[in-house]
Order: sequence, then C-alpha cells, then structure tokens
Amino acid sequence: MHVLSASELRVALRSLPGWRRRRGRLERTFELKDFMGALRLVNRVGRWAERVQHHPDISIQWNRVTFSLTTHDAGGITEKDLELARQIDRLAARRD
Ligand SMILES: C[C@H](O)[C@H](O)[C@H]1CNC2=NC(N)=NC(=O)C2=N1
Repeated sequence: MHVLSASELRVALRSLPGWRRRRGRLERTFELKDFMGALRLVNRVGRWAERVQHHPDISIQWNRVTFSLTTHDAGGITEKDLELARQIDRLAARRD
C-alpha cells in the first residue's frame, strides 16, 4: 500500500473539504447536537470501519468527535484513509 506524498495529499484534500493533515494524519472534527449524537456517529463509523477493516483513531469531547486517519500497516496516509474519510463524510451527513 503506497503512502501518499505531500503533493498527492494536497491534491486529494481539495476534494475533501473539512479534512486537514495534522501530525501525519488526516483529521476532521464534527460537532453534534450532544453527547448521544456524538456516540451515534461514532457507532455508525465504527460499524463501517469494522466492515472494511480500516479503523480511525477517535476522540470524543462531549458533542465533538475527531476522526484521525492513518494506515498503521503502511506507516502513513494511504488511499484507504482517503476512502474512509469520504465514507465518514457520507455517514455524518445522514440525519437519522
Ligand atoms: C488484519 C487487519 O485487517 C489489519 O490489522 C487492519 C485493521 N485496521 C487497520 N486500520 C488502520 N487505520 N490501519 C491499518 O493498518 C489497519 N490494519
């Protein structure tokens, strides 16, 4: 699995508004209504991550959830992380 170069990542981030590269990971923070809303999103993403066997690092602060993506097996950000970021955006957009 190919670790993306800084320029490849810059190009990819143009189509991933809201995500940024921080400390070598792809990161985005979502603000939900409240803690239960945060947990619902975390569980939605968690089920997907388990299905695709690619897992985000997750931090929850009450109604804010931060997903940090990297491919541990490759030691950096890969296409798998870009795909997971796109999927997280879809899951976050659901209003159920
Ligand atoms: C065997 C299993 O598929 C691997 O350990 C997966 C699990 N989930 C993973 N998640 C992430 N973010 N990086 C990995 O390298 C990784 N490897």
